[in-house]
Amino acid sequence: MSQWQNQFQQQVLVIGFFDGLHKGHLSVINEAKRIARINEVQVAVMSFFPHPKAIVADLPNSFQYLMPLEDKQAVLTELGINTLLLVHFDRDIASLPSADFVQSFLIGLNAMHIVCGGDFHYGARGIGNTHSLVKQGEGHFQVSIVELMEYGGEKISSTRIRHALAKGNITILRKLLGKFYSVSWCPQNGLLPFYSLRAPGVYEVKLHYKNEIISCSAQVLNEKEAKFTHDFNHWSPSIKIEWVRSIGRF
Ligand SMILES: Cc1cc2nc3c(=O)[nH]c(=O)nc-3n(C[C@H](O)[C@H](O)[C@H](O)COP(=O)(O)O)c2cc1C
Ligand SMILES: Nc1ncnc2c1ncn2[C@@H]1O[C@H](COP(=O)(O)OP(=O)(O)OP(=O)(O)O)[C@@H](O)[C@H]1O
Repeated sequence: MSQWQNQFQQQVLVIGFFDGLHKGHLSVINEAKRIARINEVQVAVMSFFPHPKAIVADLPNSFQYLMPLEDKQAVLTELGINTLLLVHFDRDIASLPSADFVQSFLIGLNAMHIVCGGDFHYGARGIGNTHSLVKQGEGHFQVSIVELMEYGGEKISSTRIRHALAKGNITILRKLLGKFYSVSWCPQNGLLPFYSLRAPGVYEVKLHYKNEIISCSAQVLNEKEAKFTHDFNHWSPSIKIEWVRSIGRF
């Protein structure tokens, strides 16, 4: 921390796990970019790993992630984010009082403006909220709170996307993510770590490999086995699969 604390120019900071980088996350990031442009400073994203809920619930190995860190990093880069500050989330961090987190992680890292959604929480027992953030940052940084983006009268969230995936509800995923959900799949071993798989069933998919995009169907049996109507076994070590729509269950 002390190394980083001396290193940063003033910056706009967004904080959160950002699993899947759904439409709600993008509205927070876009607002941060807008503020950064006006102030001629850079945007940094502060994220955590593993997921705070996995540590607090003591389920480090069974948490269902939507994307691995490498994908998150790649999407953030595409979005023009200059810095990803990745905090290793463990029990010590989980028990850090909210005011201490603000002091060392936000003020200490020279944040001039924090952008978050209305439901943002931080600090021990997740007690810190947008009101305390404004108070604890007084004289140091400003806070902008972005209106929560909804779809169908319900907040868009990573949790909702995980639930939709578990039910095989494909159509709604595109509305929440703004794009098809995609995973990396290895012909020999199945789903790569830190992705989630759709419920067993038959799906229309798009396979991406090098510059080719092949539409076919996939019969998903479990995380290790799926039968595709296109033979891509010679494509290794892994390919990207976009899930387009559900064709049926079995
Ligand atoms: C310093 C710190 C301590 C935290 N401690 C807890 C905790 O004890 N219990 C909990 O459920 N979440 C805890 N969290 C997680 C937050 O409640 C929240 O999930 C996380 O900051 C990500 O924000 P987001 O859910 O809005 O993305 C902590 C977060 C931070 C930054
Ligand atoms: N629908 C939304 N509209 C606007 N901001 C959002 C939305 N969802 C999350 N955010 C904001 O994005 C940041 C990161 O949130 P976070 O990673 O907790 O997303 P989440 O989808 O709520 O996750 P989870 O469902 O796992 O709790 C926070 O500032 C949060 O308030």
